[in-house]
Amino acid sequence: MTIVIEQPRLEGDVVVEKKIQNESNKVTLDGGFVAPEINSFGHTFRDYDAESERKKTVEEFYRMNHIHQSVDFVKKMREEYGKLNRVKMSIWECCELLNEFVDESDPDLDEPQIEHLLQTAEAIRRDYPDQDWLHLTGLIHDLGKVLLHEKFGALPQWAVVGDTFPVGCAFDESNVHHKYFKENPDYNNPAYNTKLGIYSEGCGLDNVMMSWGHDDYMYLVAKENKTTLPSAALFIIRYHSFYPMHRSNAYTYLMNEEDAENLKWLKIFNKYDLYSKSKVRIDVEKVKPYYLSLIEKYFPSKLRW
Ligand SMILES: O[C@H]1[C@H](O)[C@@H](O)[C@H](O)[C@@H](O)[C@H]1O
Ligand SMILES: [Fe+2]
Ligand SMILES: [Fe+2]
Repeated sequence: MTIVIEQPRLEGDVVVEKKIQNESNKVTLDGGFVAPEINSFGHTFRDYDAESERKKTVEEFYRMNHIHQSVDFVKKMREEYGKLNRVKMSIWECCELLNEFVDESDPDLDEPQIEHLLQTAEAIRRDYPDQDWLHLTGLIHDLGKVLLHEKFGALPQWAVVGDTFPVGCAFDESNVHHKYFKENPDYNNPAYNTKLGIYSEGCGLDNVMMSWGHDDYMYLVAKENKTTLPSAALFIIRYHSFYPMHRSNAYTYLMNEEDAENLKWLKIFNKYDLYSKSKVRIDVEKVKPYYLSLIEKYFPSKLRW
């Protein structure tokens, strides 16, 4: 089988599109990363309809998520968690806290989250050895899942993980399990259920309220603790779960030019985030010193969470 995928190639600061063809059964990514065609459960990635052991849990997750993520809910969570007054800890300490959590929204992975962080970061590191900021972005992109921890009020999974989407405007059909939005209080609200809703054309994602979860929270933590990571890293952290936008090209009318620029990096990142999910474990102790050095370079030693 021949698989053709579009993959931006990095040349200095310029990103240009490049097509990769492969005669084997594998999808080869630009930097040499070989993306498996099937996940650990024998299905294609992000197949929400496949009869797998994960299917029921994942569907129930999205039912709850779509019912509860509303404008009012997001406003409340932004205000509450924006205070960053719960915990003081380092980035690495947070990675360790994620050891106990399995993401119920994910059809492709049932390993503890720390595995996923390291798998993502190490896959990027192999293909983009010089972009250390992107390695660190891989390591920290899902740290917002710490909201599941009791120190953070043990939020339910529907308020932490899963794909994200804008609230305050119509829910696009490309959202996974779209049908469950019918029970969302905003679904029949005329202020929120038109294409633009409370937004204006090209207003920029920065002005859009996304459903609340680990993306927006970690973005806040990184920004407020004055990370020196580039803006592309913050964009990746904030929108990596916005699959309707970066996979299905939905909601583009909300984006501005800067978003379009940053999106190129997010698309590169997404390949590693998604296709590195596997049962192959990384030796934490072996890679820890490298990541500690990156954390020191881009973050203060203790952060407010
Ligand atoms: O199930 C996954 C998981 O929760 C990821 O962390 C998130 O980024 C994805 O968008 C989501 O679909
Ligand atoms: Fe995520
Ligand atoms: Fe992830």
